[in-house]
Amino acid sequence: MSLRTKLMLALLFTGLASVAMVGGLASYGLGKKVDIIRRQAAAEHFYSAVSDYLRPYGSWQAANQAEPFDLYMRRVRPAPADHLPPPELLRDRRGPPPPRADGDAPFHFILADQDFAVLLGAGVYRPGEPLPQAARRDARPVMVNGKVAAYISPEGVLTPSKEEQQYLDAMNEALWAGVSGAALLALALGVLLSRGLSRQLRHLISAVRAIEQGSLRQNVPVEGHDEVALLARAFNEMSAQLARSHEALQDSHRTISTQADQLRELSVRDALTGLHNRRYFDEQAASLYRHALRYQRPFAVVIADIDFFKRINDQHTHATGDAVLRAVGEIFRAHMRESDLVARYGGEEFVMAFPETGLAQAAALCDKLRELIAAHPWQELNPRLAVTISIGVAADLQAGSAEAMLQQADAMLYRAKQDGRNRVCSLAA
Ligand SMILES: Nc1nc2c(ncn2[C@@H]2O[C@H](COP(=O)(O)OP(=O)(O)OP(=O)(O)O)[C@@H](O)[C@H]2O)c(=O)[nH]1
Repeated sequence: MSLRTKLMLALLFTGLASVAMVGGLASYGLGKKVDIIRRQAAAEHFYSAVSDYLRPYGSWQAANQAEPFDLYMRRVRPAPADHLPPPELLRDRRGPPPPRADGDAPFHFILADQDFAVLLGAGVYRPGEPLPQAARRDARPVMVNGKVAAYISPEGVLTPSKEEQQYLDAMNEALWAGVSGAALLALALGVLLSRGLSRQLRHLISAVRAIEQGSLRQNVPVEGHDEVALLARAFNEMSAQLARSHEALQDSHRTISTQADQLRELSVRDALTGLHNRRYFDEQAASLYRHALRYQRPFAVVIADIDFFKRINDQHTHATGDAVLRAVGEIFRAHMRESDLVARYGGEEFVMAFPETGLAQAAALCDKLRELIAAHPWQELNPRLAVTISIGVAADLQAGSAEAMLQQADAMLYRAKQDGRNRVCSLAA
């Protein structure tokens, strides 16, 4: 059962119960009040009638002999039929009193003489029998010439008159109309309140789902100042805080990621020439070798070494040596394919790996590089500077590994140095 239905039912039941209680109490109290007023009026009526009846004679016996009480009443004090006890009760001509029936007994009075002997038993007591102590307590004395001539004791309940009953019925109808109206009002209020409440809760639920799916910045409408509004406001603040924290986290994650990339790049780069370093070359060359071996594709590795580099350093300063290293690296980089690999291997040594390149093709490319370096305008760096390189090339996949191929290329480099430098030597497969 939804919260809305529960709230509506609670309001409906509370409204109905309270209105029914108020209606019931009002109806009961009204009936009771009417009964008391009528009882007092009837008692007053009967008291004055008995007083008037006894006054000329002084006693019940004398008065009754002159004119029976019921005839007297009908003659001098006509009363609405339902206010007077039936004549047979007044006369007491019936036999023993009927058993007391609970419920709708008529309202009437018992009349007793000055000694509490019953004169009119009203169908409850027989004439002459002593009035019980309980009835004596409520008995009202009828005074004639300063003496108690009789006692009147109320008995039974008053049945409302037709008009009074209609009045009571109208009051009850009005009360029940009030109950029905209050029930409808409770229902309408329940619908209104629960609609507002469930609308706000629905907003919160869909915002929580959106956050769950990654949209952290949510803003639900805040209506009023109740607890749900407080909850909505706190939710909005929490959502904004969450979004801010997430953005800050993403920023720092981006910074860390960029710095990690930079560190990774730095760790595989040579600081002087900007080319990749030996560690990177070894990893990549091994991978290129495995690929070439598996698919039986041509693959060549190269070692290049600047000739008499020690002399360059010595004769033209270490800084000139550094500039030469940078320039040679730049020439290599500029004349490589994207797929080729070039790295500074250490000192004045450079290594290269050429995928999809056979020995002759690699040797030709190396010779071109050698020529480019020899022809480079080194005089711009230093008027007497001249730079050449020696290169060893290997392209035998049977060597067993990229490292082994590099050793073969190193052997070829050694031969190039031995043969007079500024040349390319290659190992035929
Ligand atoms: N300027 C400079 N010199 C370096 C660097 N790394 C190594 N060297 C120098 O390079 C020189 C290499 O000399 P050698 O190994 O004797 O070889 P070479 O003088 O080139 O002679 P060959 O290789 O036989 O032609 C050494 O003097 C090193 O100090 C560097 O980063 N910058």
